[in-house]
Amino acid sequence: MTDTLTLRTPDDWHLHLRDGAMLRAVAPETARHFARAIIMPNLVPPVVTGADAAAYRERILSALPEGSSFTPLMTLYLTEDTDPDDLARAYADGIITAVKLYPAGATTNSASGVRNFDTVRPVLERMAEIGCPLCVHGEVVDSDIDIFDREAVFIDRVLDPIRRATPGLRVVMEHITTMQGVEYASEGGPDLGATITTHHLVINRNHILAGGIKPHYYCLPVAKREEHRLALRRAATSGDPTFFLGTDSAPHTDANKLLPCGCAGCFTATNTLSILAQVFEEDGALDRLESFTSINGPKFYRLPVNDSTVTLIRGAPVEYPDHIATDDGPVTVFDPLMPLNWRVAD
Ligand SMILES: NC(=O)N[C@@H](CC(=O)O)C(=O)O
Ligand SMILES: [Zn+2]
Ligand SMILES: [Zn+2]
Repeated sequence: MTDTLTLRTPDDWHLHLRDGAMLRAVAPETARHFARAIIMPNLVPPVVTGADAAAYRERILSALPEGSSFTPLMTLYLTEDTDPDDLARAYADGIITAVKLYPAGATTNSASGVRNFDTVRPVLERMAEIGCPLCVHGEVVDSDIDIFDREAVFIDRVLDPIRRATPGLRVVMEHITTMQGVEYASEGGPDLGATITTHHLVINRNHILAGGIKPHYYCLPVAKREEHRLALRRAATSGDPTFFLGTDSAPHTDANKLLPCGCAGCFTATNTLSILAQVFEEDGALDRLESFTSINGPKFYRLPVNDSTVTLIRGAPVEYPDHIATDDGPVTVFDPLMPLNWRVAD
């Protein structure tokens, strides 16, 4: 049995770092194991201009531990008022790496998202021209659509029409949670990618709802039936370059999770690599872990893979803290409900 595994240093293609005290607490958790991450722009207020992204980038860099070489890859939050020239300038200057589309009301801090997809058509056309990827939170929010069907309906009603209307637009389906998502992404050709989170490889909807409600397993898109989790596992472990890691590590304080109307999000930055190694080992796919964490993402984003490496070592189960402390209160670390035998070497 393999006891050590050396990978090119992973990148996280979907990450929430927040701001202020939360940013200072969570940035080191990702910077410890990852070289780069696509930073989500859903702050309050959101990151909507090139200047906002440049300023947020500086705040992230200041929150990193001394000597860290972690690179935040910034995104803009697409609104119905996004200025295509500002976007194109920020992309050309290397300030942003992608643009994020949130349907209004779909998830945490998405009130300024897009309501009418026709209004953003000129922006999407410009993005197709310059090659700037669009990261998509793929859920419809119509109240007549069941929350477990939001992703599949989004693909049919919104995503596929946008892609047909905007040839050449490079799209990442963020945090896919369904077999429909897997199928659509895998048939989409080289301009379509999909991120998969750590937690959606581990939990299904029973983990949230059976035996009492478990707010720490509640995130959006909400985890689906077991058959969907298994489809995600097959996709992630397949080596197919369409699929890459985006943890969607989304910290909220326990006070904000444990409410009658609690926030959506799982915080996985701390133990993601150990969990993924366990998952890939269970599926006999350790040799494809590096494709998922370190190769397929840069390939899609047309960035070089990292030269540095991390080593995972198999041994006695690793202990991770239950919580990390922030000046706003504790944040619960995702509990994968299984022993983790792979630790990341110092
Ligand atoms: N994933 C989540 O459940 N929450 C994210 C938002 C998102 O990625 O949709 C957050 O910002 O908290
Ligand atoms: Zn999202
Ligand atoms: Zn997210």
